[in-house]
Amino acid sequence: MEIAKEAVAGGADWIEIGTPLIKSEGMNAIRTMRKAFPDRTILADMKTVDTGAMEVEMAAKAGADVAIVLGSADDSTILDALRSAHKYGVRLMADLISAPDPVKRAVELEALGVDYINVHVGIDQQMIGKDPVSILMEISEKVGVQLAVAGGLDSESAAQAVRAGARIVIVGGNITRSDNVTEAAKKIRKSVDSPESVDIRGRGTVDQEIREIFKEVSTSNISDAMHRKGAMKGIHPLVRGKMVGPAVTVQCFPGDWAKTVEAIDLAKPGDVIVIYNESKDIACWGGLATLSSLNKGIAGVVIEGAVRDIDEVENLGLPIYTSNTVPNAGDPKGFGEINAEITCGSQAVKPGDYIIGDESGVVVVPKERAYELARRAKEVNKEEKRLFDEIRRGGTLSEILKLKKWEKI
Ligand SMILES: O=C([C@H](O)CO)[C@H](O)[C@H](O)COP(=O)(O)O
Repeated sequence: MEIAKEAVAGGADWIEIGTPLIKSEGMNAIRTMRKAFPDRTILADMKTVDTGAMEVEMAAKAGADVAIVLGSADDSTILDALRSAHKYGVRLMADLISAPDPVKRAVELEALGVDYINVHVGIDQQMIGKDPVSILMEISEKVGVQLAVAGGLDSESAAQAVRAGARIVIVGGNITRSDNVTEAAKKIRKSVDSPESVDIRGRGTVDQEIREIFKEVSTSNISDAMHRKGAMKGIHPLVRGKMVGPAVTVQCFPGDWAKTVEAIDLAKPGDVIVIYNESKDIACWGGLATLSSLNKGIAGVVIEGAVRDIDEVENLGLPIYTSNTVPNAGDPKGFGEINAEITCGSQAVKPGDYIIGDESGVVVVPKERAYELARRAKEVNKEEKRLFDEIRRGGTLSEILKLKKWEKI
């Protein structure tokens, strides 16, 4: 309710009751919003896939102005939902989320007579890099029905969507998870009203985007996004500093520091060297290796094993995370492997996996899911910012999360 009030203050015309809220609170979510916002259009995201008439009737009777049916539902469901919408005086929006051929389906849905078509890329799909604007561009050339758009929109993509023909811009997380909802809504409103004045920045490479996001979020956010996996055990910050980069892995043996130092020459600027050395009592890393790493632009080092020359490495400032410190080192004997799959801090690490370190410790993100997990960590981060804001206003965490209600029974 509070978020809705603040979004309306920022210029939102419609209020969408999202599917998760409907699943949590049922039609009462619609009733409550209707009562609180008599002059706003209430959109019920029912995502109806069957019994179209019954679900539209439920939403209409609870006070919705527009009900959403899945575009991929059978034509019989869409048609009966439409009959019900006409009977109860509400409008029907068909949502193209997960439609196998959204352009073809949009043409069919228009012919069936829906009031709006929503070009929608779902939250999980956004996490793997899909966006709705390119599909919208194609669809707006083929249909005349009013188009809505949804799926991770921010002020830039909202402007692009309006330029591409969207008449209704549905924004979720970038308003509801903002720490200043009214300002976030105002920014979107401005882009929607004057889309031509918005500068559209090009996206960088996927690797740049991943690094940028991992620099912004914390290892705790990442671990949450990984459903509590990924955290190294027994590895702590020695020289503090945020560290992000793909792994160069080193397997070496007690009393032998040859491979750890050779790895510095193989690593590229921005890489993180991740070392497993069985011995916690003989150092495989020290001041000279640290200075060499700085010369090569390496982002940081993780060592399950021991580091020495602590005064020097602290002064040099390269982020180092380790399990132990000792004064003694071994010799360069040359056993071990560089860029083989290793285990470090009880986590499997492959060359190229993303390694992120901060004050809380180190997490390993498998390279094949790096983009998705970066995006999911960003969502966790947004959610936490929102919770911080709510706690600052005077609530407690358990009150805000309704912890008791959601405990497992
Ligand atoms: O419909 C939505 C989603 O499927 C969950 O119900 C969202 O409301 C819609 O995607 C807009 O939210 P964002 O993608 O966070 O902008």
